[in-house]
Amino acid sequence: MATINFGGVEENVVTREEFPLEKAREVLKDEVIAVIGYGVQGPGQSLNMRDNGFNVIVGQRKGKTYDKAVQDGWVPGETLFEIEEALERGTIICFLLSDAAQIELWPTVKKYLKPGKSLYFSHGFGVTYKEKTGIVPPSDVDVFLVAPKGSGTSLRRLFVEGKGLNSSFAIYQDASGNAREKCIAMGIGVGSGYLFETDFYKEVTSDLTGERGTLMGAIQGIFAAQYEVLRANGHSPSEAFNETVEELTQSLMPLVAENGMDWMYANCSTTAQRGALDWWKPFRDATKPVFEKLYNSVKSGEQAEISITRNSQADYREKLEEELKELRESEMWKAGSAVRSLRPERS
Ligand SMILES: NC(=O)C1=CN([C@@H]2O[C@H](COP(=O)(O)OP(=O)(O)OC[C@H]3O[C@@H](n4cnc5c(N)ncnc54)[C@H](O)[C@@H]3O)[C@@H](O)[C@H]2O)C=CC1
Ligand SMILES: CC(=O)[C@](C)(O)C(=O)O
Ligand SMILES: [Mg+2]
Ligand SMILES: [Mg+2]
Repeated sequence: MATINFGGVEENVVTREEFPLEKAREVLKDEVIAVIGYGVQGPGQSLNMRDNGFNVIVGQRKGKTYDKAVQDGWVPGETLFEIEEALERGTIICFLLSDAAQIELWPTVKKYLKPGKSLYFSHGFGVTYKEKTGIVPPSDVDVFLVAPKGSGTSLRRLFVEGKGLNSSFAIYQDASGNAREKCIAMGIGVGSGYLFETDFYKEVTSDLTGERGTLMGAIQGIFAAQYEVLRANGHSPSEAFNETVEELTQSLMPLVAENGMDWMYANCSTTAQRGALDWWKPFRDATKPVFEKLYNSVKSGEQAEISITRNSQADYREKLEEELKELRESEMWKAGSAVRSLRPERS
């Protein structure tokens, strides 16, 4: 493993150089990898593994997603099965249902976890919150996770472009003595770039914080706040949207991604730099209490509880869709849709 210094702290990272694809194929050559669930991570991971030359099958209940799997080239009766049949055939069971749905399917999955098989997750959720989920794996199977740090959609897109997404990995239970090798091999197989080691608890608490915070929740909150202030002061929707979102995603964030915040700042005017350097700290100070509240709510299990309760209701998809529609139909995102349509490459 490579030891890399992250801002003064040394951490171990697995690289593709030390664990090349050929090695991953060798480690998993006798395994049948059964991807259970074909939502967002399922397609990304299974297609990448298939293209990487692994022995992969998909288990999905009949319906729209099953049809999507057929469209993606999975063949019923050969590489695509009903969930129980895939569980029976698989030796590495990739439990890629939504975290809430895993609770309902767990008793079925457990039945097929014969000694020597492996149980694979992409989130530390199920076993960390075992009091709430009931997910307690038998002691004679390997249990590990590879959590791509991004949407399954980007995992696939980047793979197709010849790039990779970083993932974290963790071993929860090593019954065979080979859990670590298998886990890393899976990480390489699903198309990860670098693999960062963590444990199930740290993965789930950081992930739940991140998606509720700067990755998804906080970013929408801060966009909405600025947009509302601009609108209240007489700016047009397009001006408010451009100055809140479009410039960030189209121009500035790609620069941050490439070379960091200071470099993005350095490529803006000195007027902008002066202002941004003066204002970032007040924003940090104003939001930090909210992040602390969020982290505590994750740590106490409250966020897991909410996620389980809400996403287990019969109409959870419709409810989520209703709220997404509300966002989509807010003035800000309607303005966004119009602004996007005016991008030179789209018009
Ligand atoms: N969405 C993403 O990009 C990411 C997800 N993860 C993790 O990956 C895992 C899978 O998440 P997603 O792909 O988002 O899941 P998802 O919400 O897209 O659901 C996956 C599949 O579960 C099936 N399903 C739902 N309820 C079911 C039930 N009761 N019985 C049988 N099948 C059912 C759906 O048909 C769907 O095909 C989760 O642990 C999640 O936290 C990790 C990183 C990113
Ligand atoms: C995409 C990802 O990593 C998230 C935001 O944590 C998730 O989809 O759960
Ligand atoms: Mg995540
Ligand atoms: Mg997540």
